[in-house]
Amino acid sequence: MAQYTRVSGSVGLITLQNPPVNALSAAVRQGIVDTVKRALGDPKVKSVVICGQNGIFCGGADIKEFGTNMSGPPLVPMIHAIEAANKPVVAAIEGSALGGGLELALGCHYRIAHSKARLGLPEVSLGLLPAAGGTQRLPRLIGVPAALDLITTGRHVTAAEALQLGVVDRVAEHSTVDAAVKFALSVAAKSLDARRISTYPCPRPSDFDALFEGAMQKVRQSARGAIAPVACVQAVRAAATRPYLQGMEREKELMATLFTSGQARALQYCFFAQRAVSKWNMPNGARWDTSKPRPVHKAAVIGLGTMGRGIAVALAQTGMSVVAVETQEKQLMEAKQAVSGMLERGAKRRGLTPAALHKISYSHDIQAVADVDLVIEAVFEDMALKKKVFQQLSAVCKPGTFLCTNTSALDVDHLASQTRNPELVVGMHFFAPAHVMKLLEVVYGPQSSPQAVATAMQLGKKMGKVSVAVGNCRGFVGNRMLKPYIEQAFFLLEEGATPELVDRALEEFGFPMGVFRMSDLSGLDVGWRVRKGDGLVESGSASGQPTRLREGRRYSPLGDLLCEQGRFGQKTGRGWYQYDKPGSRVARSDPWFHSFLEEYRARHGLVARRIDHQEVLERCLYVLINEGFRILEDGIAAGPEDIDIIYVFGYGWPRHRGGPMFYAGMVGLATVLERLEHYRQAHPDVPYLQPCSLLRRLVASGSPPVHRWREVIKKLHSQL
Ligand SMILES: CCCCCCCCCCCCC[C@H](O)CC(=O)SCCNC(=O)CCNC(=O)[C@H](O)C(C)(C)COP(=O)(O)OP(=O)(O)OC[C@H]1O[C@@H](n2cnc3c(N)ncnc32)[C@H](O)[C@@H]1OP(=O)(O)O
Ligand SMILES: NC(=O)c1ccc[n+]([C@@H]2O[C@H](COP(=O)([O-])OP(=O)(O)OC[C@H]3O[C@@H](n4cnc5c(N)ncnc54)[C@H](O)[C@@H]3O)[C@@H](O)[C@H]2O)c1
Repeated sequence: MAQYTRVSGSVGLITLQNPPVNALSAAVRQGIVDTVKRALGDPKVKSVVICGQNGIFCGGADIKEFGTNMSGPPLVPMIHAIEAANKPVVAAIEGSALGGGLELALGCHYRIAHSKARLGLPEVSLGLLPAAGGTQRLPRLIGVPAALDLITTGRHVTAAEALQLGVVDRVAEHSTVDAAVKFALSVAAKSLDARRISTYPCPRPSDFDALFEGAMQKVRQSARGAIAPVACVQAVRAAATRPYLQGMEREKELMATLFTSGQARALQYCFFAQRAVSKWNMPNGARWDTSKPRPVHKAAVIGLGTMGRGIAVALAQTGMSVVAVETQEKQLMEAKQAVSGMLERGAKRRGLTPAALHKISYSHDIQAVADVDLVIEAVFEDMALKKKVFQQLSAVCKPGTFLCTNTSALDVDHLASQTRNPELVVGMHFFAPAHVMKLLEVVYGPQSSPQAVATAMQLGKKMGKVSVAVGNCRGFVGNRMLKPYIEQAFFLLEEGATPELVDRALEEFGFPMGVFRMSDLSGLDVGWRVRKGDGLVESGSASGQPTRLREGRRYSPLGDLLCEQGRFGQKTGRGWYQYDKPGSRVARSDPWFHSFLEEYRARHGLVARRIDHQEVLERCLYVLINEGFRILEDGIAAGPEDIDIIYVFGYGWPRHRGGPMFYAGMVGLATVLERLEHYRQAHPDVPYLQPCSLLRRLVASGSPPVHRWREVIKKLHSQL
C-alpha cells in the first residue's frame, strides 16, 4: 500500500505503508504504480517525494512472497517509470533502504538520507542479486570497484559513507521528509537530463581485467561454494561492458538462475529461522512474548581462561559494568592484558576509543560479585569445581542474581541444585572466541524460570549474539550432535580414509575446516579429558593394543593414542597433522601419522578400502542429522530452525545449505533414512547409525517440508 497526499502546495508525497519494514509486496508495488501515476498526472504537482511509514524507507522486496505465485506489478518497469518521469522524484530515506528499497531510491532523481539511515544491497546474503536494476545503476553511479564491494558483500553503509560514495545527494539531521519536500520544491523546474542514472555511462576502470579477475577470485575463495557472489560479479561486469538495456537482460538471466536455486531457498530459510529462534518457547509453555527479562546493569565472569576473557570483553562492549574474578595470579595478569588488547583492537576497528576498558574491574575474590545482577561462570570443565563455585555464588550474591554457566556439556540442573534458587540458574554456552562467535546456546532446566531464560536471551542479543534457547542434556544441541559426527570421522580413518580426505570432502561441502583440522585447532586433549571422564580411555601403551569396543559399541581409540603421545593439535605442533611449530596454524600432512595409521590398522586386522567423498559426507553428516532428529524427538530443541541456526552460527555449517535439518529436507528424508539403514547394516555395533523414530515417522507421513515438522513432532509428543 502507498498513501498519497499533496504537501506544500506542489509536492506529491508518496508514503510506503507495509509494516514493519515497508517491504515491496504486490500491494505496495501496486500502490506505488498508482500514486506515481496520480502525481505525474496532477498539473498542480511539480515534484514528488517518496518516503516510508514509521521511520523506515523500505526493507526491499517482500521475501515472504518469493516462492509464492508472485503477482502484482513487477519492480523493474515500476522503477523505470519513476526514472523516466518528467517531474523530479526525491527519495527521503529514513531507517533502512535495502535491496529493492535502495533500487527504488536509485530510480529516483535525488536521494536524501537521514544521518542514522543504513543503505545496502544485501540480496547476496539471500542467495540472490539486486535484480531491480541495482547491479546496473549502482556501478554507473559510484563506479565499478565500490559497486562490486557493496553488491558482493551485501554490507550496509551508513548515510555518511553513502554520501561519500555518491549513493545519496544529501544527509539530513532532522526530519528527512521535511528536508526532501523542501529540496523537491527547489528542484521542481530543473532539467532531469543529468539525473537518470540508467543513462550514465559506466566508468570503465583502467585495470578492468585485473579488477574483475581479483573480484572473482576473492568471492570464489570466501563463498565456500555459494553461487550468488559469483553471479553478482558477473552482473556488475555486464554493467561495465554492455549498454544499460543489455546489462538489464543479463541481470535478469542471472537472477533467474539464482532465484530457482536451492541455495537461495536455503539462505532465505536462514533469514527467517534466525528471526524465529528469538521467539523461543519452553516445553512448560513459557514463551518469549509472555516472559519479561530483568535488566542487567552489572555482570560478573568467574574464571578468566580462554572463554572467560572473551565473555568479559563481549559484556563490557555492551556498556555494562563487569567484575572479572580469577583465582590464579598469573592467569589474572595475563587475562588483564589480553582483555585490554581485545577491547582496544575492537574499538580501533570501529573507529572508537576503548571506553569499555574502564568498565571492567578485576579481583581474586569471589566476594567481589556480591552486588551484580548476573554471573557467568567459566572455570575448568570439572563438575566438582563448578559445584563448589555455584555453592559459593549462591551464598555471596545478592538475592535475585541470575547464575549462569558456560559449561560445554555438564548437567545444568545438577549445578542449579547446588544453589538456594535453582530457578535463577541457566546455561549460557558461548563459543570460542566468545567475543567473536555469534552463537549463544541458552540452556534451561526444568526449574529455570521463564524470567531467567528471557534475561539470558536478552543479554545475548545485547552482546550481539544469535541466542537459541535449548533444553538441558549432555552437550546440549551443538556438541551432542558433534559427537557422532566425530566418531564417524575416526571410524573412516580406521577403514581406509586419511584426515586429508575426510577434511577435503567436508571443506568442499562448505565447512571452513574439516573435522580433523578443527579438532587440531580446538585441542585433541579436550575430547580426551571427556572420554577419560566417561571411562572410555584404556591405556594403549601398556597393552600396545587398546580395544575397539566399549560395552558392545564400536569405539576408536585413535584420538586417545595421539594424546598419549602428547599430540594435542596446533598447540603442541602435532596432532592429526603437523605444524611448523607449536601454535602455528598451517596444517601439513604428517608422514608419521600415516605410517602410525597403517600400523594401527595392521595391529587390529583392519584392511584399508577406498573411501570416496560421498561416503564421508553421508556417514558424517547423516549421523549428525539423525542425532538432530533425536534432539527434536526429545524436545531439547523446539524446532528444526533452532538446530540449523546453532549449526550455521556455531559450527561453520555452510549457510547456503541452510543448516543440517534443512539440508536433510533438501536431500530428501527418505534418502537420509535409506542411507542410514544401509550404514547401520554394515556397522551394527554403531548405535548412532540407527535411524531415529521421528525420521521414520516423517518419511512415513510423506516427508513434509521442514516448516511442517513441528506439527509431526507435536503429534508424536502428544502420543507419548
Ligand atoms: C523462473 C523464475 C524467474 C524468477 C525471476 C524472479 C524475479 C524477481 C524479481 C525480484 C526483483 C528483485 C528485487 C530485489 O533486488 C530483491 C530484494 O530486495 S530481496 C530483499 C532485500 N532486503 C533485505 O535483505 C533486507 C532484509 N531485512 C533486514 O535486513 C532487516 O529486517 C531490517 C530491514 C534491517 C530491519 O531489521 P530489524 O529492525 O532488526 O527487524 P527484523 O529483521 O526483526 O525484521 C522485522 C520483521 O520484518 C520481516 N522482514 C524484514 N525484511 C523483510 C523483507 N524484505 N521481506 C519480508 N519480511 C521482512 C522480518 O522477517 C521480521 O518479521 P518476523 O520474521 O519476525 O515475522
Ligand atoms: N575453550 C572452549 O573452546 C570452550 C567453548 C565453550 C565452552 N567452554 C567451557 O567454558 C569453561 C571454561 O573453559 P576455558 O577453555 O575457558 O578454560 P580455561 O582452562 O582456559 O580457563 C579456566 C579458568 O578458570 C580459572 N579458575 C579455576 N577455578 C576458579 C575459581 N574457583 N574461581 C575463579 N577462577 C577459576 C582458571 O584459573 C582458568 O584461568 C569450561 O566449562 C568449558 O567447557 C569452553
